[in-house]
Amino acid sequence: MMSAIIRKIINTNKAPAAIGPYSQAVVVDRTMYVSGQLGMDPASGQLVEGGVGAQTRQALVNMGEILKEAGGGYNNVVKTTVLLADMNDFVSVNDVYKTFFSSNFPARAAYQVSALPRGGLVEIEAVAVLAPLTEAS
Ligand SMILES: CC(=[NH2+])C(=O)[O-]
Repeated sequence: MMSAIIRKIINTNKAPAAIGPYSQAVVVDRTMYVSGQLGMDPASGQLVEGGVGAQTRQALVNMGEILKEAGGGYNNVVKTTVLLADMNDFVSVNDVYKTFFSSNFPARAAYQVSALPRGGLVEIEAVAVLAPLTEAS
């Protein structure tokens, strides 16, 4: 009989509620899968004003709140996926992204997609490891 692995559903009102049948994040053992975050204000559920830069910031702030709810932070993130409505926003998104991830950058993939929910300009998902991470020498 295999031993069970703990799965924990993460939910915080400091990040936007799910707008579909998904969880804000799921933790399996010490690996955390954070759902794609849009630049939505948690209180209103509406996209923030200010374009792709403001939406990127809000998406990453939302991600931070979800990480915090699970006892983690941006430094626990090991992989992100960036979904863009327009690849011409790549530089603008990077300019904001690097204010949240400034070193030991997570692995990342970036895609242009035909559309994002609620007409969003950017959506960012993440995988994190909820353990102290030390850098290989
Ligand atoms: C918005 C989002 N993360 C989803 O899965 O629909």
